Amino acid sequence: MTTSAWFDCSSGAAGDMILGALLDAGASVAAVQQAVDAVVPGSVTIRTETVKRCGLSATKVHVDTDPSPPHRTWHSIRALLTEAALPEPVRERAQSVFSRLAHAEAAAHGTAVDDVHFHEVGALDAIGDVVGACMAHHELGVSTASSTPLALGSGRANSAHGGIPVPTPAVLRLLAAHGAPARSGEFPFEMCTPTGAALILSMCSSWGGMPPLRILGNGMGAGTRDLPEIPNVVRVVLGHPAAGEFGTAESGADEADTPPATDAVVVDANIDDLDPRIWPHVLARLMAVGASDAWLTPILMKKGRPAQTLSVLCPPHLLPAVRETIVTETSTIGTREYHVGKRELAREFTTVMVGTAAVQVKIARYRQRIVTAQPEYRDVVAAAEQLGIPVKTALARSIAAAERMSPQ
Ligand SMILES: O=C([S-])c1cc(C(=O)S)c[n+]([C@@H]2O[C@H](COP(=O)(O)O)[C@@H](O)[C@H]2O)c1
Ligand code: NI
Repeated sequence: MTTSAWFDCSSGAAGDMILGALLDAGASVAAVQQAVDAVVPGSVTIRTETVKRCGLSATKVHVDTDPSPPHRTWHSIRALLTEAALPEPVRERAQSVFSRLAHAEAAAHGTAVDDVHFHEVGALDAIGDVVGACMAHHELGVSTASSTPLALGSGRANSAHGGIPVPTPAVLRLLAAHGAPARSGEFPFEMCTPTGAALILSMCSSWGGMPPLRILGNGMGAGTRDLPEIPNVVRVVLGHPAAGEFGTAESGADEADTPPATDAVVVDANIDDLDPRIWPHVLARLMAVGASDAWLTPILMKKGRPAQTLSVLCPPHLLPAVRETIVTETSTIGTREYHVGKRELAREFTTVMVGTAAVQVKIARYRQRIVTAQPEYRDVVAAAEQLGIPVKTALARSIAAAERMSPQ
């Protein structure tokens, strides 16, 4: 059954607070440490401490790092994540968080995305927070999430460049890319960091108060300060969606079983003069900059010319990078762009064994029924190699094992 999370970010959000909330809700430090070690072996230690915030018990995360880590660009962090032995959904979410941060920082400072240096806004500390939170979210089996509007704070924050205004430019860029709701909040300091905003945006597809849930658990992740007025925590509540049971406005079966549509953009271009051998490279580049999908449709253009329509689906914050890739890598001199609502079934991941090889399977449900179970192709190929069997046999065995594990 689908597990949903609701984040209470009314006291703001930071990477360590989100990780603390997910650990407090039941994710294991050992799994988080293993995921972080897969990306930067031996460089980061995750510790937790039980503290009080406004008299309430909460989990404070400490990310102990190598004292003089190398400065890392988005380009180098993307490579580390690509190579790391991580569950696929953890890799994808961590890449999406760093991609959002890189685009926001690049836009705020007018620099190239690939060259954004993760120093304060990254390095080992952020790898610990981001990879750790993505792993904890995965381990808890969360498939849909929502959040209160983010409280941002006001005043000034210190950065490597001196005092910067709060809400900080990177946080505003991150929120603007999604049209996400936010408010200033009660306090004259930075309540929401770029990493906190990027993590919440990557996990949450809707905003507001707690939705109808059959409650399974909750967690409180402590911020550094203990404020006398309100608990300085991110709270997470876990539960099974229960809209249908409570007969609320959201109780239509479709609404209860599919997360709300998220804003996405489709970019199209009709192209009749690109050497066809270049197309696979163009599609690969578009996926590498973070497009959700990129495809070609054969068409007959004006003057009877055979051509291709290139179509790219991407989140709004990636539009500048997608546009740049299309105009530099293809021969088009223009694009058509339109906003669409992107709706996806909630996904769960499970691991099945094919002989001695582990294969991860993506499962989607509609109205509680499994409607698709797809083994990760990369794991299937690795299993075939490991067991010395054809890929088609490994694929058939993976699907059969998934169906045995998750009967309808
Ligand atoms: O150092 C830079 S460039 C920097 C830029 C910005 C912008 O908003 S632009 C913000 N910050 C501050 O760095 C710390 C760390 O943030 P994390 O997300 O890594 O926790 C935070 O105070 C930011 O406001 C730095
Ligand atoms: Ni910055």
